[in-house]
Amino acid sequence: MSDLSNDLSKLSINNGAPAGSAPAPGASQPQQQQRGSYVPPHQRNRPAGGRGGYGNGGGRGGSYSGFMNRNGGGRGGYNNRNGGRGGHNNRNGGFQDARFSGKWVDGKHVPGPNNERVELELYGEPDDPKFQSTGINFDNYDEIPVEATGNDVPDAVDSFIAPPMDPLLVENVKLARYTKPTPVQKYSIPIIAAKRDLMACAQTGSGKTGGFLFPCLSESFKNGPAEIQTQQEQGYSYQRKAYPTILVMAPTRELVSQIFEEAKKFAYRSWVKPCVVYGGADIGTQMRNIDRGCDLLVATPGRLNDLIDRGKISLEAIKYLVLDEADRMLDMGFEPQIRNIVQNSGMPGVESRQTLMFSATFPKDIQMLAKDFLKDYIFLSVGRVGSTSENITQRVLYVEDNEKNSLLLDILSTSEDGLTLVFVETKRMADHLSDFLYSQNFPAAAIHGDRSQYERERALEAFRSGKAPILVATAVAARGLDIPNVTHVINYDLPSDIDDYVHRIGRTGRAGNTGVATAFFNRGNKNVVKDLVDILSEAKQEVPEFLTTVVREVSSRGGSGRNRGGRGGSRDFRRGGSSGYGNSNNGSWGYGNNSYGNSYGNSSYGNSSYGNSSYSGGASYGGYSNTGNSGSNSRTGGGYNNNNSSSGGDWW
Ligand SMILES: Nc1ncnc2c1ncn2[C@@H]1O[C@H](COP(=O)(O)OP(=O)(O)OP(=O)(O)O)[C@@H](O)[C@H]1O
Repeated sequence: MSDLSNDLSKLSINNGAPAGSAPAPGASQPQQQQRGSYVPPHQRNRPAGGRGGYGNGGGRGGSYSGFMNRNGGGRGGYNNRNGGRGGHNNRNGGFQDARFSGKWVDGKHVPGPNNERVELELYGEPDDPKFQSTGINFDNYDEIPVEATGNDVPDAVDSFIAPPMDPLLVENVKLARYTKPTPVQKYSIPIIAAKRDLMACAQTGSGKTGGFLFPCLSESFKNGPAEIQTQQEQGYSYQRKAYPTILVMAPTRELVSQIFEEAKKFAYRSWVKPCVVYGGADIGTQMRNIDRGCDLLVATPGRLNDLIDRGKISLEAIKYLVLDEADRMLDMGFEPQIRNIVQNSGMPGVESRQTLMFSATFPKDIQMLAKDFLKDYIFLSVGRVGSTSENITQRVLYVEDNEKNSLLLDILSTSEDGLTLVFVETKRMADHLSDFLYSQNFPAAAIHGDRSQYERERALEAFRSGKAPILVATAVAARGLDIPNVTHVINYDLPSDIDDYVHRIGRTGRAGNTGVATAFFNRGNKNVVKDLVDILSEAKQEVPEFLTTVVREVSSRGGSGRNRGGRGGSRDFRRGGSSGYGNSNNGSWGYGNNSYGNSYGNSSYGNSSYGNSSYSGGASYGGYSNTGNSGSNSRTGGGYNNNNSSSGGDWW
């Protein structure tokens, strides 16, 4: 049993009547906790004087300040504004030191010199916990079911070797202490080398970033820049324009920053200079960074469009187009911008470039749309149908809105190690909840689309470093973020789209590690209940009885779950009805023994919570009620906060 499981199993308040449980018929509502004087359950009924909230013992609780800028606390102490890991010195995204870059000279790659200092910055010390690859047990991935469909699928590779990979990339991969490729990498390397397009659907935390960076960099190291780039550089005069060879687009600033940090590692000593651009940051600085070199461009779509319009970036030399979180990039919020970039900005057509799409979820309607951008592609499916990892122990608790805060405090008070990410649906709620936690001596930061870039980076950095071990986030943090040591994801508000749930819980249990995901469920979440039950069953998680009851009710009323072409998460839609998952090796990947589930289930939250419920919806809890739980997150409303906060109307 994990420490967290152990701790949670001790939860008990109100003499065994859980805060998260609904009252028995005829019983009165459980008494609300007195706000402002929270006492963790394990310290209730003890003489006064012993409480300390989160981090007690270390003295952090009482003196904590500074991450919630609305609460003041000053701006000192967090000067690392990189947004990425590892403390690189160039926060705005140029390549860190051109002296160690290689060159492409007369059709040959001439790598730059090694440099110990740069290597330490990029790859860290072997035991540095900030670098997640340390100590990962990737053997868990060996049994994972993988299926590649399409014409003439190349054989997978088993190791990082040259050939087929470029020797410099192999060296860099070694420096990063990656010993063997993850399943998605095993396939993507030969697929891209064979000049094929790829749509890859692989579980969260399974190494998709390397899945696109390795083959694109390896092929670029071997083949050099596009001809047009060399010509342009020779004819370079006053107004410098960048001609990147590789373009990676992703939906959020945090994610592009993270991809950029990874790109710096693997492009080390090569002719490929990575660069990052995103909205909300000074465009002048970004333009100067572009001038220093921009062969691999990582961008959010809005800022990229802007820089193309300003004549600063040309896409004419693009050989590799990568859409990370491709289903998000092609849904209603981003699709027009992506179409503009890909089809109206001078980028080589689909036949003359390679296009790679990656995500943990690919709904059927999005796959159909994606066809416009791909040619004769291979569909790669890594992981079980349903896309959540068995490394993540999922737990669903029945909690009325007015009890959520109390239960959250109980859960947090029993978590001592690791970072906890709490998802809510609205920006307002993110602020409210982090304020509330802060007032209860739980060091929490908040991140959402209405915060400035600086505030977002600070919040993330405080979370990463453990100074604020709780991060309250909207969906802006749901995708792609790779933060070591996130041991618990709490869906305080469940999203209305199950794919969002999959991405959210994927912030834990990454790269072969284990994690816990807890969801607060009540009748406001009926729209997602069927898909949720499917996800839990597919990942061999405990399905609480109250969920099956609600599914029955929803079905009897003719309600249904998603309507986006079915949860086609990891199936190639071109294969129509055939399931094609013959090689699924159930139970082989890790952690069938759901210790957290069992212990928690036996505790006060489990069995009693539903069935007795009055489903009354309840009153709001001191201003922290879930005002946006339903309807606020519609994907059809447009206006995603993709990068320019000027877009308005965004929901994350
Ligand atoms: N071959 C490898 N060996 C060791 N560690 C690896 C390897 N490939 C990736 N990793 C590490 O695994 C972690 C997860 O990788 P990554 O962020 O690429 O996952 P992902 O599949 O993109 O997840 P998500 O769906 O959440 O975006 C990262 O910390 C990365 O450094």
